[in-house]
Amino acid sequence: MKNNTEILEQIKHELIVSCQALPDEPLHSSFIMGRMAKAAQLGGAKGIRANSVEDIEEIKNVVPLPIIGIMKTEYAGSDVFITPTMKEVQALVDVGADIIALDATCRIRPDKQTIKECFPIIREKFPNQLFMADCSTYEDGMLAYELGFDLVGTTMCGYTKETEAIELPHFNLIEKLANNLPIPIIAEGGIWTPEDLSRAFQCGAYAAVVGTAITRPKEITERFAASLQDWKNHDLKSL
Ligand SMILES: CC(=O)N[C@H](C=O)[C@@H](O)[C@H](O)[C@H](O)COP(=O)(O)O
Repeated sequence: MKNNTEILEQIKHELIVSCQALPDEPLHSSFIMGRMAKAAQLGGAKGIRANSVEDIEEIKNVVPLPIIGIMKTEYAGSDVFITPTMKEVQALVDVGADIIALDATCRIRPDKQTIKECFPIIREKFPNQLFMADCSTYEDGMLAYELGFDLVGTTMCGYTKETEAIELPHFNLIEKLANNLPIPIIAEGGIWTPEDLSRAFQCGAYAAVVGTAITRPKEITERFAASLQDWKNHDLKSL
């Protein structure tokens, strides 16, 4: 068993690849997520972010890298879906996620609590577990630090009503968090290119998570198809 300092050291200044496919996505399969994680490891990733107990169990069998575990669960009446309640936290502790990430926006959770109310209870129950706050704003990050989270990520920026118009990656947010918080800042969300990744680290990121650009072939294909469509609409017409 690695201790928390070793886990944080392993991901320092490194690439973490998110291997996720929800039931409505074409690659939904724990087996496939395990193979994705293997490919990511062989390609140089030093950590994996994964969703669900089944996927994490499979990935742990295939790669020895630290895992940021989440459980995406939708509950009626709340927009919070990344590890929203104690039930999901407990399941991720039980499966042995090295770091557990949870939505740390100020939105009301399914159990009607806010992050300010629920995190102290979670922290008290699991004092030695690493927790990452999936934040949408600088204020979310500040609060997460004050509440005792171990890492702050920019995961939810662009995915709340307040931030939906923001262009990703939000480098200014990464930089502001890195300049002002004494805990690791994880750049996550909308990192599409190796250049984006370098810039995230220049902004002070401790580590960065890349998902869609590496592990969602449907979205990757769509980018190529859109570029082809542009060519058809503009250049081809003028030939
Ligand atoms: C908002 C939300 O649900 N984000 C999820 C969080 O785990 C994943 O769907 C993203 O793929 C992940 O954050 C990585 O980001 P990107 O795929 O943009 O590289």
